[in-house]
Amino acid sequence: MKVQTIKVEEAIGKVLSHDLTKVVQGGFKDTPFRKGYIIKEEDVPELLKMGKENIYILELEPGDVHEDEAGIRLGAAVANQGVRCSPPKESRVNLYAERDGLFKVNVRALEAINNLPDVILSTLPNNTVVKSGELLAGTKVIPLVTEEKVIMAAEGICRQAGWVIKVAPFRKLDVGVVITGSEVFKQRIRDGFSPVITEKVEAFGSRILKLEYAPDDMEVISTKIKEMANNGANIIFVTGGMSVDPDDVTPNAIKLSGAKVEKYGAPALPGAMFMLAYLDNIPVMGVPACGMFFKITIIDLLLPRLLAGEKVSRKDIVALAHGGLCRACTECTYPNCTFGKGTTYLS
Ligand SMILES: Nc1nc2c(c(=O)[nH]1)N[C@H]1C(S)=C(S)[C@@H](COP(=O)(O)OP(=O)(O)OC[C@H]3O[C@@H](n4cnc5c(N)ncnc54)[C@H](O)[C@@H]3O)O[C@H]1N2
Ligand code: MOO
Repeated sequence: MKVQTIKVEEAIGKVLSHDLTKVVQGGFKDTPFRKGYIIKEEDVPELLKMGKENIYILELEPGDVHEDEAGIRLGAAVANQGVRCSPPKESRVNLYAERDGLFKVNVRALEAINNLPDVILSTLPNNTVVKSGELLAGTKVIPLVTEEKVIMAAEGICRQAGWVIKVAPFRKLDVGVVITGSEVFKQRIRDGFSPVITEKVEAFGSRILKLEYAPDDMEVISTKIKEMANNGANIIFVTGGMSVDPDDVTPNAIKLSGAKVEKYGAPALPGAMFMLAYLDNIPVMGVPACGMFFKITIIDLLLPRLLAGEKVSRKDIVALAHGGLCRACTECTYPNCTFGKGTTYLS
């Protein structure tokens, strides 16, 4: 990269190497002509009016990339399905959601990109539920001119990773619910769980296919789980009976249904006594009573991922630990808080 002095009329399409200021009464005034600005035809009269007959411009050499072009290339490389890029502003390209869905970041690729010289990519946390039009990420280069090999390295990381950021759409699924607890089954107390599950499921455009009640009886609960699966449920919730009392039979009922347990016990509070199992490919979630007593729980961390089509694994549940502690604020600001915002599985 070289700096040259040229006549304003010859500067169209060239890159300013210094900020240009305007002399006004009382001092200098900022102008839009900042270092890095690419001069357009319509700028020439204004520059001449400012008394700038000659200006300093940057001469890009082979292998140099101007910051705006670098921003555009980075944005294009990291944006995958459901993501669109803004034009660059001082090299920064913003990435926006093109649809409602679950924001996914490939954290290893994100780190590899940020480990390159001159490049930054900053994102929302992985697994954030986003609306169409929401800002997801910003990327830019730090210097005014970057070596092309750095941009190519970033593009290489993206190609190799397959995707870096994307918005996975929510599928419209049929959800089966088995509410357990003899006290609820016998209608001694009013069911407080089904409104909570229904509201959380419907918020994503899915629906409750069937909702059934069961006493604290392992055989009955497991039969109902199997029936839900046979009736076409894509996801099954089983609520209550998840802890240590003799009548807490839900974990064993889930096992008895033939479902394979991915994990019992989750490092999320609220949500410790949660179980995730799969009956064939149907996720079966054993949800402890905290899922009803607290506004935001492990359900809010895992349901969006299941609805986005993820096969949530034991490792995904282990990874909830970091950031899995709800701060129980007097006024809940979820999702704008730390709950569920930890890292992904590293080891
Ligand atoms: N000794 C221990 N006690 C508890 C532990 C523990 O580790 N050791 N864990 C606690 C945690 S954490 C949670 S969370 C709860 C989990 O409770 P369960 O899922 O076993 O819930 P239940 O015992 O079935 O019910 C608790 C409570 O909530 C009422 N309930 C249940 N379902 C409904 C419903 N659909 N509608 C209305 N009310 C419902 C139920 O009647 C009980 O009063 O365990 C802690 N305890
Ligand atoms: O399963 Mo409980 O969540 O720790 O409240």
